[in-house]
Amino acid sequence: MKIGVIGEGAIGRYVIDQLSIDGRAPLISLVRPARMDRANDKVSVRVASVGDLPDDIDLMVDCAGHAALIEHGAAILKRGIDLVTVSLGALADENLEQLLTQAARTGGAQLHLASGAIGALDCLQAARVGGLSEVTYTGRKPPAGWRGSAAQERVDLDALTFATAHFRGTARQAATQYPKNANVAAAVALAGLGFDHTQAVLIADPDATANIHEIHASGAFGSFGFRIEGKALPDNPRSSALAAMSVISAIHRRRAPITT
Ligand SMILES: NC(=O)C1=CN([C@@H]2O[C@H](COP(=O)(O)OP(=O)(O)OC[C@H]3O[C@@H](n4cnc5c(N)ncnc54)[C@H](OP(=O)(O)O)[C@@H]3O)[C@@H](O)[C@H]2O)C=CC1
Ligand SMILES: O=C([O-])CC(=O)C(=O)O
Repeated sequence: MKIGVIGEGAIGRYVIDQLSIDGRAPLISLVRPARMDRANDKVSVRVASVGDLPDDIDLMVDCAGHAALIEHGAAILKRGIDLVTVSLGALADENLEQLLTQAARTGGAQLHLASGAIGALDCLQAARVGGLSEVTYTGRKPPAGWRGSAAQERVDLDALTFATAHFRGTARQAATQYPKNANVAAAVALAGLGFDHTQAVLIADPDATANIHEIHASGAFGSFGFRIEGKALPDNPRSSALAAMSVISAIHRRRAPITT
């Protein structure tokens, strides 16, 4: 299987390392032009545009964030290459969602949304069939996990002494305003009640020692609560290790004769 990876940050490096342990080389890395000379002996080919990807590539995985999905997603799908992405929050832009849908149809390819740093999405998807009445997502991280986000303009992250909500609103607003931190809100929205009817709360908590994600949902099925305390990746306190693991899991499931 010939796989291309976009992003050599915290998630991308985990994915590249894991794929190379699995022996799934050759690995192609799609980078910005300025990064063409970056060193990584686990990458066999580095390209700067979708047009330069080889014809026999089987799958692309986006581990680079919203900008990369916006820049490369449609071109990859139009070329007929399936794409796994962690940048779910980018789909809060309805124009992008339509563009990617059209590109996937044109190319006969599929955009696969990795489950990322959260779980229980299967439960929400099933519950949606019978009708959901309420879905709330709460994301709680230590202050360091919110650096570089809109939280910085809303609270003094360095001076917090107790858990403080810096955002309350819809999943669409969260995903748009926090592109590096609220992809999980988008995942919950896409699995359940949609971007405008899913409520999101984002909290900076000086006592938190993990990235904590919670879902509370109710509907015709009954109700459920889900909570995960995810360890951050060593290179980026914003991103949970499970998000990187979910990309590998998505790749494994594509090849499995029996799959969930
Ligand atoms: N679904 C989920 O649960 C989660 C999703 N995410 C998403 O994943 C993204 C990546 O996370 P993480 O690895 O921790 O972030 P990092 O900041 O560590 O790495 C981002 C990488 O993406 C590259 N990149 C950014 N834009 C482009 C582009 N247009 N073309 C090619 N490469 C690009 C960067 O390259 P360069 O060095 O050139 O800047 C860098 O290598 C986050 O921004 C977030 O949106 C994160 C966590 C959980
Ligand atoms: O990795 C996490 O814990 C969640 C995250 O950043 C996101 O939802 O974008």
